Amino acid sequence: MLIKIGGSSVTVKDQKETFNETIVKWFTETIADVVSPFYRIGDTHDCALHEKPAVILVHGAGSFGHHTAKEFHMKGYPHNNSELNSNTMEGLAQTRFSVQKLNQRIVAELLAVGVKAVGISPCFGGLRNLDQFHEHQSWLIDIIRETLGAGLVPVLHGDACLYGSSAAILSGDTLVEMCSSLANQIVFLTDVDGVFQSDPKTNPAARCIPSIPVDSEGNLVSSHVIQATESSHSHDVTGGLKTKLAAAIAIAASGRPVTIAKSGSMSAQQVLRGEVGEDVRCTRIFRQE
Ligand SMILES: Nc1ncnc2c1ncn2[C@@H]1O[C@H](COP(=O)(O)OP(=O)(O)OP(=O)(O)O)[C@@H](O)[C@H]1O
Ligand SMILES: C=C(C)CCOP(=O)(O)O
Repeated sequence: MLIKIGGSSVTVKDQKETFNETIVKWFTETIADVVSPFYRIGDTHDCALHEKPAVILVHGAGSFGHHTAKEFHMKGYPHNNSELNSNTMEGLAQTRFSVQKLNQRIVAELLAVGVKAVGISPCFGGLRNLDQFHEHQSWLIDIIRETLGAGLVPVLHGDACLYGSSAAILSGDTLVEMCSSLANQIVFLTDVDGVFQSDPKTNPAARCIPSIPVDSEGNLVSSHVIQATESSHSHDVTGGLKTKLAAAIAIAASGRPVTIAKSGSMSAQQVLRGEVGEDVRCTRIFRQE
């Protein structure tokens, strides 16, 4: 199972470098509960792997990363910083430093609840330059596969990356798309219940859409009209729900179902436990055969 928890959940997005203790506690305890014992401290290696899943974790940056990226005018992939100047590489370094603080903190909380988590920064790790995206994608996938094989839970994050001779921000949402071939279930956790007809924060009348069928080309099969806008958070540089939905549709079109649910909710817990009741409030995006 590949799970991305958004920066809107694990941080207070409008307060620079502010951690959301409550949601991180909920998340780490839920992961400890759902993950295979193979990945838990003190459990033996002969536990049946198939009873509970292996998990790959990705987190967004929220107020660790986006604020700094914005200060340095860094753009989200696939746009790069065309106006490369002496500040751009400082922006890359400072943004990376900020998001790694969050990664360290999440890894620490996972270890504290007994999950053998290891932080992996995708850029300069497996992925060195965004313009060689496809070449490095398989390298990144190999690193994740080896980590899982060793009984460790990889914890990746959206990152600041070289992009040709310049730099750009790789969203955790795009990263999920890059790694999705490793998983048969993909879950995005964010700060709203799922995909709504339009942004529920600006349109309280908007309804949550329970299922979004797509075809193998990524076209919506139903007649839903979805206004997925850029993030409602003013500091976001990677496109908010628009980026997430594009990634989710591309993954679903390849035959892997995607669920979007709200961090901290009972529904999200049910999704992560693999429960599929009528009462589960979320959006499921899947390929209609
Ligand atoms: N049609 C829509 N349905 C649901 N949310 C929407 C929609 N349009 C815009 N949004 C906004 O998208 C936000 C979620 O996107 P955002 O990028 O902030 O999520 P995240 O992945 O949790 O955070 P991050 O990008 O920092 O990792 C919601 O808070 C909501 O306000
Ligand atoms: C701003 C940085 C470093 C990463 C952005 O990732 P996202 O929050 O998943 O979009």
